[in-house]
Amino acid sequence: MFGPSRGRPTQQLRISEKYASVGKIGEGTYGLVYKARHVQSSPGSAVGDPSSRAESFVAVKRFKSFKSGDGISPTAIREIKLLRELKNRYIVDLVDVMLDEADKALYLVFDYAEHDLLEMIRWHHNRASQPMQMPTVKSLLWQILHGMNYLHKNWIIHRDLKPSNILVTGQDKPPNERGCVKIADFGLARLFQAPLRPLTDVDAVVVTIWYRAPELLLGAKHYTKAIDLWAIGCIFAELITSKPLFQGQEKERKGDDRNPFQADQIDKIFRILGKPTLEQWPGAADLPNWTHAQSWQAYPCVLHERIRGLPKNSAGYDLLSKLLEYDPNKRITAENALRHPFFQEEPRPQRVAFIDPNVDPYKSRPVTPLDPKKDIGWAMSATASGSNGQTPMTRSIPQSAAPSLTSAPPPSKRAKKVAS
Ligand SMILES: Nc1ncnc2c1ncn2[C@@H]1O[C@H](COP(=O)(O)OP(=O)(O)OP(=O)(O)O)[C@@H](O)[C@H]1O
Repeated sequence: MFGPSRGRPTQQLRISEKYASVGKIGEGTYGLVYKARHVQSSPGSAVGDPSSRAESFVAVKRFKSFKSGDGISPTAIREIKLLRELKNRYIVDLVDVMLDEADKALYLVFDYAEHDLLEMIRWHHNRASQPMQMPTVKSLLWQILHGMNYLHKNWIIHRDLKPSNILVTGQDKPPNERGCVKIADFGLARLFQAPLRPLTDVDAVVVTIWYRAPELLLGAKHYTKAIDLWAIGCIFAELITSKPLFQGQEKERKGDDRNPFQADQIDKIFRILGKPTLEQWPGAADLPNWTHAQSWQAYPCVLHERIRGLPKNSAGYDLLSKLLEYDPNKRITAENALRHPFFQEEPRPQRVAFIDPNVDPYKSRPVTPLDPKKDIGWAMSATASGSNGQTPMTRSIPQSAAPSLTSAPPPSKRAKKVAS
């Protein structure tokens, strides 16, 4: 199922001995993200083939501190190890996993990608006369579908696909690896629901609902692969028009109601795709929020008016309609989408999405200097200008540690156990 394990006994290196922070690149639901470079490579480190990465950048995600009593569950650690086994050209490579006992944080280290679709779409949005060209749109979509097909074949549902989670490599890579999609953040939503609670609970960070499938909005309890295909449909449309297709206003979560009915989002979808009928989507009647939706007006489908770059009788429009199919049982799968005639006709999709790999118009990812109030732990102790190696208890989680994690130690010992 997974690619061959690159695991080998790990020489226990401190994170500051391996990576030096260049600065901060973002903040997501689960924590802060830093750009860093490898500071050393030594035989036996957990990175795999360190020599080949000597000059490459990485993105280090620092996850919210875990409470000393809770630790990180053995299940979460096992799942992270599985994520490390996933290898595909179109998904971001998780190169290292480290626990820092000093600042009680978990660090996931990923291959660095210079761009993401959010920034690329914004670039075109600000230049109305320069929409993204169709060969680039098609190549990006084809690569996203390839990455998603690989994840789905490995029984991983992304659950949170959106433009900022679709990374694209830039000029720091060799020409045949530029403009290459790297799907990020897969597997994390499920992994960190417990015991690490997302920061949304604490900091009220808004989680976008624009890419959420209608069955989830109407109250379906189970995630299926089809929800990722819906999100891909929304992203396909956004690549063409440079603006989100369904921009609903999110209703705030209050108290125990963590999943309120997002009426405005459903309304935005119905107004563009038309209100679904039970002939079209028989299962809708069983969804808890369908009763609310019934009172809505029967809008007609106006999708073709919104996506003027795709004529109604084109293969591209047909594929978009199949991705935005209401009934999740009828929605096209990633595998079938890759076989769609849209990808057989000229221009053919490419493994490198930039039309000329030497021309990358998009800005480099902004890197902000560290802030001593927010950037605690490894990032402050190890900067690219000079690592002082002051994080004494950081350890890689070796691939080979899996068997020792299958029986859960007492809660107070868990953090130590997984790190040793
Ligand atoms: N491997 C990477 N290389 C370069 N930048 C990255 C990498 N991974 C994440 N980023 C960037 O870091 C920023 C924060 O990412 P993160 O995934 O934590 O949050 P998000 O996707 O913006 O939101 P959320 O976590 O709420 O879904 C984003 O701009 C993202 O594009």
